Amino acid sequence: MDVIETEGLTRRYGKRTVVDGVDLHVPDGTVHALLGPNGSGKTTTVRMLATLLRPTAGHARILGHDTVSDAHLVRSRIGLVGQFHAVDPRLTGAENLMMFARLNGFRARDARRHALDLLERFDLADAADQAVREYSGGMRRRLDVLAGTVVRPAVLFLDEPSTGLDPHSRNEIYRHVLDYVAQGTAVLLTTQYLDEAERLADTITILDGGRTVATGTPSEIASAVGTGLDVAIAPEDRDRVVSVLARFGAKQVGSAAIQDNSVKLSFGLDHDPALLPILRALDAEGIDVHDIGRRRASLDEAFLALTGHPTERTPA
Ligand SMILES: Nc1ncnc2c1ncn2[C@@H]1O[C@H](COP(=O)(O)OP(=O)(O)OP(=O)(O)O)[C@@H](O)[C@H]1O
Repeated sequence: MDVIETEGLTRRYGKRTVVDGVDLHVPDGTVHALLGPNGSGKTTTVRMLATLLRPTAGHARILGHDTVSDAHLVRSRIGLVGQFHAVDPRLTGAENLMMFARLNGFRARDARRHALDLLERFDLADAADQAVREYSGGMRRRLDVLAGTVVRPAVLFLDEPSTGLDPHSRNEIYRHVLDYVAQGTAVLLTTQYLDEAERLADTITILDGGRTVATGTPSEIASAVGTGLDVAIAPEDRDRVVSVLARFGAKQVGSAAIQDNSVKLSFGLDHDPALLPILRALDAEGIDVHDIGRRRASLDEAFLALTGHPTERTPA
């Protein structure tokens, strides 16, 4: 069963359409990533799915319930971790989580035990009785994720869960998310980081300017887009090779030094290139090609071809 379903989901602000006819189908117990550059409509989509914003057109259903007419039913089954902190900086970590536990129906004593358990699991036990304003950014974000998931929700929305985080905090969040998924939670997360989408998500929707430009598993998206081309040349020929390949619609997506004073330039194309005309054009420029080969496009190359923007990588 699809636990998240949208048809033509659309949001306009005045004359501007910021989410434009998005169709999503996320099956039970899977992770779906909305991947896109800043301003592509990811947060607006999540806010509509989480009942915080009404669609201008189209529909969204969560666990079969309409997000507008059955908003209260949807709210009782979802967890939401937004981009901004939901926790109170004046309270301690334990007090914050106890408050969220009480709001979710825990009795006072059980709430404290549950809060301490969660803090322990997230490597925050030592900071349980410290005011949150003294937490580092990574600790606060981890606490935020715990606050949004005090009770395991059937469907969890995570809006850029790891933007700006150190690798330790990021890994703790991934572990927690995957733990809930193993117990049956479906997750929709937004991210600007392709490696995060690849690592966590079963399926991905790439948004650009509010529109879906691709959807599927990472390998389906990559193979739908076309081909990559690697060309090994002498380093001093680099600029000329890039300009010759541009005539064939190839965009440079990477470069790596290889042995024998060669550099390997990687290109992405939205079609399968014929090698012979490319070799002839390079030869006509007097460029000595050490090696040339086609390979399947990577998800990075697909993203670049589809959106015109390079992808972000999670900071190491
Ligand atoms: N309340 C609003 N009024 C007018 N425009 C808005 C409003 N909220 C969002 N927008 C615009 O809608 C577009 C999409 O915004 P949204 O926050 O959904 O993008 P995003 O992909 O989540 O980006 P980010 O990664 O920066 O959060 C942006 O251009 C934004 O300026």
